[in-house]
Amino acid sequence: MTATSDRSTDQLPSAVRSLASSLRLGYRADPWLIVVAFATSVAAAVPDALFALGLAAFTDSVIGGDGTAVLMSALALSLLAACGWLLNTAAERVNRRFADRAGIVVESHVARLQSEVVTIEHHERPDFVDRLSLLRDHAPALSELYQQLFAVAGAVLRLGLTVALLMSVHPALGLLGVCAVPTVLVSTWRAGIEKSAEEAGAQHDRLARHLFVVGSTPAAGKELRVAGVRQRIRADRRAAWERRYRPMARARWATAIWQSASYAFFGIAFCVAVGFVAQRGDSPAGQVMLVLAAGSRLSQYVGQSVSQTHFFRTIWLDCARRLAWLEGYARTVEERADAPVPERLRAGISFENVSFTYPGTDRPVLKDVSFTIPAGAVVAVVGENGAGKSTLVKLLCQLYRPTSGRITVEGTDLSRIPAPGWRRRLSGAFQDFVKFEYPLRTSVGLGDLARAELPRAVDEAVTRAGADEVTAVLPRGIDTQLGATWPEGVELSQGQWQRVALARGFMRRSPLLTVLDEPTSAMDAETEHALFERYAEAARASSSSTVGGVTILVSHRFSTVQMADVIVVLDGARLVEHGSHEELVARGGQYAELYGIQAAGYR
Ligand SMILES: Nc1ncnc2c1ncn2[C@@H]1O[C@H](COP(=O)(O)OP(=O)(O)OP(=O)(O)O)[C@@H](O)[C@H]1O
Repeated sequence: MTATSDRSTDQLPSAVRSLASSLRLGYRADPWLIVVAFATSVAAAVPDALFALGLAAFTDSVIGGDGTAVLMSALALSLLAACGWLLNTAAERVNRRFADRAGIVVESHVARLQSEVVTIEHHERPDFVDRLSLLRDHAPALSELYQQLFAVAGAVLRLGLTVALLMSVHPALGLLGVCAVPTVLVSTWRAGIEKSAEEAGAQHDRLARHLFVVGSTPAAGKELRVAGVRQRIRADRRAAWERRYRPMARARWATAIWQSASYAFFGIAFCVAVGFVAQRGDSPAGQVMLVLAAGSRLSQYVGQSVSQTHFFRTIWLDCARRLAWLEGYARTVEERADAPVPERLRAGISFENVSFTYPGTDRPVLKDVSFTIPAGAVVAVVGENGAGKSTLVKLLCQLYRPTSGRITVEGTDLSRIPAPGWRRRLSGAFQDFVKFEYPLRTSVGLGDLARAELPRAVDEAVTRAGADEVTAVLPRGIDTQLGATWPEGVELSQGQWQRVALARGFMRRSPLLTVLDEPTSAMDAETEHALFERYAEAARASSSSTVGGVTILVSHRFSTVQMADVIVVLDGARLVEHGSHEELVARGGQYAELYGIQAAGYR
């Protein structure tokens, strides 16, 4: 993996590169349909633009009194109208069909990119989260990008044809097209300004949405009512919403003046053009009609091109650029790992002067941490809130890489071991676990997809996590649907959910590393102690004879911690001491002091 905070990944890619990449994706979704969608969208613009020519011919033939010519030009006009309607309808249908087809491909592509990035920086770093939130919001409709892009191409072609028709009357009339340029330029400039205002307010938008979820979901309902903060949350949400929309509204109003001025300029130029052709003595009436029809449509086409371009730029082009950024970002954090995942541990895992600072921040969370976890050992990590315990676990799971120093597994730098392969040999449970609302058996089986369908494997994991106490009281036992909002679904208590998560973490057989990052915080101390005692015994018994897997346990309860072979004490980002419970108590340092306080509390 390369360093994920590389500044080159922070810029959005160019519009052309991004559109090329989106078009490639659309082409892969359905090569035939994307071509037909493009062709019909562009072709639909032609009859529309040529209508002014038909009108000119019709006018000349009526004034000339030529009956056949009148009939022919009337026929041509109806043919153009019919073709225009037919092509527009076909374009709309084909585009819709293509959008259906491409929608699922594009949405899965976005989801896959986000989930396959081997690190989790893009889920945690505020600027990356802001960047991705727009993409995620529009992901279900992202396939509209193609329809909008083709609509822009059609509008531009219509505009070009109309300018060409005007120039066929007199080359100077081409200037009318030039007079339309400021409207396009101003619109593009406006789109950019609005986008910047939107981006600058993305954090407020996220806060407003977060507060909406907090204020409207059952989970938070209890606490909000008891604390009496419902109104405050509503007010904060409103304030966040205003902080987001006010700068955007200001930007819209400030730039609208320039947009109106550019349209007024074009209107004057149009009147001058009509007057110029009409006052020429030699102009046939048809030519005046052509300028009137094409010129008046020119302003409409300019308007359409401008609004299509504006709409396309503010939403869809922006999404395309974010998508291309995500693709590039996923590539930069791709594996450059060349070492195999060890079959078993003998030398163990070592931290060698590991320091870590979260990307986008400047305060080190771990400083110069060095210690060794012998093969087969159970290691407990203790320290106050924010000491860096979970961060240490994240580094071991390759969710982040050390900023300096290295972690070695059997002497090999962990960054050289491919993350997916390494993670297949990990198991464990976290304090912020997922509540998968499936039947309990499935929710546990997700811990090892290869063995999820083996009833014995799931039953064993359930027993090891003590979740059999949960299944015993459920109406359909292990097959009970979890989650109260589903038919026959049952809501579990927090502690029961934790046991399910723990069982999921125990699904893997012979892991090299098991991480237990406060997965039992919702259980009482005695239950946690009994559970880990049983777990540690089983882990030691199997690890010495098989793979030498190690266990990392994070807990604030010293009654649990003391059973570990090695205890690592973190304080202020530094490792202050490590050793067995007996060694640390005998040393009389920080661990001994904290242990003494908790033990006295229990007594
Ligand atoms: N994604 C992140 N971005 C920036 N800083 C973070 C991030 N996650 C954690 N931190 C910071 O890193 C420090 C260590 O966090 P960590 O979660 O590792 O602590 P911990 O010891 O596990 O705490 P606790 O006992 O409360 O779970 C904290 O100061 C926290 O604010």
